[in-house]
Amino acid sequence: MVLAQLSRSISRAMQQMNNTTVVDEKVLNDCLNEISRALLQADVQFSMVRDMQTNIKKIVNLDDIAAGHNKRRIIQQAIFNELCKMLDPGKPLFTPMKGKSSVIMFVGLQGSGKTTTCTKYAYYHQKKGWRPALVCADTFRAGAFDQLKQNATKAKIPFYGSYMESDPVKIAGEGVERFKKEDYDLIIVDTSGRHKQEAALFEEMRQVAEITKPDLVIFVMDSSIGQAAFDQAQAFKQSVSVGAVIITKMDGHAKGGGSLSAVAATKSPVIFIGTGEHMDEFEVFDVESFVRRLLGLRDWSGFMDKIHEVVPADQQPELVQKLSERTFTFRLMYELLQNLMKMGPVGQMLSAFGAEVMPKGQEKESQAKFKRYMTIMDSMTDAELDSTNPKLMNESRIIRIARGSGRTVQDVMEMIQLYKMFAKNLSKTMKGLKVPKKGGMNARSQSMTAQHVSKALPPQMLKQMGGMGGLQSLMKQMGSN
Ligand SMILES: Nc1nc2c(ncn2[C@@H]2O[C@H](COP(=O)(O)OP(=O)(O)OP(=O)(O)O)[C@@H](O)[C@H]2O)c(=O)[nH]1
Repeated sequence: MVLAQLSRSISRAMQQMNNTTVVDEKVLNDCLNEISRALLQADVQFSMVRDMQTNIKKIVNLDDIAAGHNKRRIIQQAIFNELCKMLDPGKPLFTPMKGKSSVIMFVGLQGSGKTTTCTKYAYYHQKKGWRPALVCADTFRAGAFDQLKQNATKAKIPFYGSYMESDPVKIAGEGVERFKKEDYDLIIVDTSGRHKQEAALFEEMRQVAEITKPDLVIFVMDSSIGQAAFDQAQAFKQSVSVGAVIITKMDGHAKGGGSLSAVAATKSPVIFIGTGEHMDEFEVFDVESFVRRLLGLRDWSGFMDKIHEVVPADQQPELVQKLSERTFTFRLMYELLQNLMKMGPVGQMLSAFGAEVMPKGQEKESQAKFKRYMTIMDSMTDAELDSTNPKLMNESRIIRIARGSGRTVQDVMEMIQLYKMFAKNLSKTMKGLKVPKKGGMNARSQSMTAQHVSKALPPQMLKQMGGMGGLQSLMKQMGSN
């Protein structure tokens, strides 16, 4: 996808700056010009790019940076902050609460992926223990109700709509009222797609908002819309109070920069991205992690989330224990790779590595690489597999393992590098997790630890462990070991 190109261009610009011996005004300007060019090519609005340049130059005053300070780091941080600012309008987002009915209304252009995204949003929350329900107020497109009905049925999510009634305002009002009575906590209203010139449809959208009184209006935008994104998003913002954005089709060939413009136009944050047609091809959008990837800085948070998703239920308590001990061994990495291999194509999961490391479309190569690493680990001794000290892997061990596995020393080094990155990221993820090795925990620290662990676990894993109660009793057992 072209977003990967944007990332490549930006990280190349940063790399060029890093390769210079002296960072002066010219080097800074070259770097900023290169980044600006990349952003413009990715459809980010000119005024936003210009503002970003101006702000960075204001912040990074090379003459004022005292000797001894790392100018490159200061520039990188300024670029990072500005890109984050572009994507994060800083406005607090409405957050629905479990157990209390919230109405979420979806609006967007025709074909932007609204109906699909409504179900994805409902399904995502259902997996996290919410009670979502769907209302189809799209009477404009024939087949919209059928589509929503089909998706909702597949995901076992209650829905409301009508083949007979042609007034979307009436359907929306009735649907919301019914699901409120039935205590659903996320009532999701799908509306007809429209174009900014369609005044009648905009009026209809306003009326649907009036009757359903949404707590949050989500603007759904196709990432391929490009420069037009700003105007379209603004037109919606002027008619209903858009509070969040979801960008769809990030898996395609979209330039993606339009998403930055939509954020600017609606002054609302991107909360999710759609990465495919299937129900679970939907990711929480994290600004810092997105920008980190754009800058070519490796991001691991998404990868860890995916790992949590693929560990089989029977191994989960053990994994929690291992994680809570904050030990990450080669053996544990072997188990994780084994689980990932069972999943089949790992491309989606690997996107969290960033396009540079595991490019899309090269899933086969990535899988082959994992297999190679596992063959290498097959030649390691038990002591090596159970060690948490990468320094143990000295030259002679590396040569022995390479020979034993029929792989090159370079392959073994790569595998060790992957291990180190895993271990580092895990220790970050698990920071603050205080499980005493010996003796018990008091009730308060048990519950706090369980809360911390539950955040790191995917919902279905938590469910299989018996929810928070099950997790707490597991933590109790661990504490008393
Ligand atoms: N590749 C990909 N396709 C998507 C994504 N989200 C939606 N689609 C596809 O986009 C097409 C349009 O999606 P819909 O959900 O029908 O769009 P809509 O906005 O409800 O359309 P209207 O009702 O006409 O406004 C469908 O073929 C979806 O499968 C995504 O994240 N990635």
